[in-house]
Amino acid sequence: MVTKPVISIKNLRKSFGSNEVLKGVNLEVYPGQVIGYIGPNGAGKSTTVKIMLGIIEEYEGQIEIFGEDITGQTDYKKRIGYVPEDGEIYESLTGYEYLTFLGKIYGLDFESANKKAERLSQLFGIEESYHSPISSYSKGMKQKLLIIASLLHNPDILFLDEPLSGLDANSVMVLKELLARLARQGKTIFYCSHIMEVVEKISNRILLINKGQIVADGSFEELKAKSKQGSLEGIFNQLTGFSEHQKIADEIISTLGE
Ligand SMILES: Nc1ncnc2c1ncn2[C@@H]1O[C@H](COP(=O)(O)OP(=O)(O)OP(=O)(O)O)[C@@H](O)[C@H]1O
Repeated sequence: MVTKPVISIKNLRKSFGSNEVLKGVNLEVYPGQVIGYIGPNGAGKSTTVKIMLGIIEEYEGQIEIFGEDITGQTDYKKRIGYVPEDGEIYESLTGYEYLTFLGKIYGLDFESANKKAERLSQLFGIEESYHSPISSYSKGMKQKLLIIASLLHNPDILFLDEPLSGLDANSVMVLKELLARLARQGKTIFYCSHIMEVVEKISNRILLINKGQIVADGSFEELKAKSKQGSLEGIFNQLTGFSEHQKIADEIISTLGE
C-alpha cells in the first residue's frame, strides 16, 4: 500500500502588499515524519504554518491536509495541535479553565478533558498551579500549558513554533523524547526553530526556507553530504549565503564606541 501524504502543498504563494513572502512552495509531508522547518528571520516559516492552520486565509496555490483541500474547511483542525511562537493565553483563566475550555472546543467531554489535563499538568510538573490564574505562571509554565493544550486531543499533526522557549533542560529532554515517540506512532511533527542543535537531533527531515523558497530538503545526513558542512549551523550559513558574522559583530562594536 502506498502511503499518502498528510500534508500536500502545491505552488503556495503569499504576498503582504508588495512583499512577496512565499514564492511557490511545494511540499509533501508523510505520516511519522519529524520536519525541522528552518530559515532566516522573515523567511516565511510562520506564514507557511499559519496558512496551513487556516489562520491566514488568503493565498495562491493548493493545500491538502489529510487528503482534502483546506479551503473553507474547519474539521481538519480537530486533528491538529499547534504551539504558537508568541502564544496569547487568556491570563485571567486558570490552567484548569483554559485546558478544559480548549478540550471542549476540540470535542472532548468535560470529564475526560479535565482528567487528561490534570494528569498532563502533573507530568509536565505544573499541577500545583492547575487552579491558579495563568497570569501567575512563569514563562516556562505558560509554555508547558501551551504544549499541553496542543496535545490534549491527541492530534495527528503537531505544529510547533519554537516550543522549547523558556523550558528548563529536564523539560526539554521530556519533550524531545515525546516527539520521537509520537512520530513512531505515525503522528507528524512540523517543528519550526532556530536552535540548530535540536533540529539536527530531533528531525528526520529538514526543510530550509530562504526568501520564500525551499532551498534544501533532506535528512541531516543527506544535507551534510551535499553541502560538505559538518553541522546544521554550517549548512544553514552556506545555503543562506551568510559568512559575515565576524564583520557584523565588529561593526556593532565600533558603532557602540562612536
Ligand atoms: N500580518 C503581516 N502583515 C504584513 N507582513 C507580514 C505579516 N506577517 C508576516 N509578514 C511578513 O512576512 C515575512 C515572513 O514572515 P514570517 O513571520 O513568516 O517569517 P519567519 O520565517 O517565521 O521569521 P522568524 O524566524 O523571524 O519568526 C516578513 O517579511 C514579515 O514582515
